[in-house]
Amino acid sequence: MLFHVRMDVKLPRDLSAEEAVEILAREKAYSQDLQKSGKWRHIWRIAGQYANVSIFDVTDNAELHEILSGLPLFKFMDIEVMPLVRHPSAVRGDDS
Ligand SMILES: O=C(O)C[C@H]1C=CC(=O)O1
Repeated sequence: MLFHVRMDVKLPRDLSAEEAVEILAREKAYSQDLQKSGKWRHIWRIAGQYANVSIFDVTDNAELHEILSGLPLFKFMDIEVMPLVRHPSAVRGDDS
């Protein structure tokens, strides 16, 4: 199942520089592992915002929830999820 996910990051003002560096490194490793696995298919920065738009390819809602709630930055994010289905006018036979 494909999902469009928007993540808006709001780091607390009182997060120390050391904590920020550590959590961002963990977030990057977590994200890149999932990208290599094929589950996190796309990640795009929204220009001018500390936010991204991503496409996930996962088995079901439960797996998506497990992945998103495991994000090191999860507690500092607003997350919006949209389930996707193929558009009947799409000219491609797959989702490449
Ligand atoms: O920077 C972000 O958009 C938040 C987060 C998502 C992946 C990652 O490495 O950081």
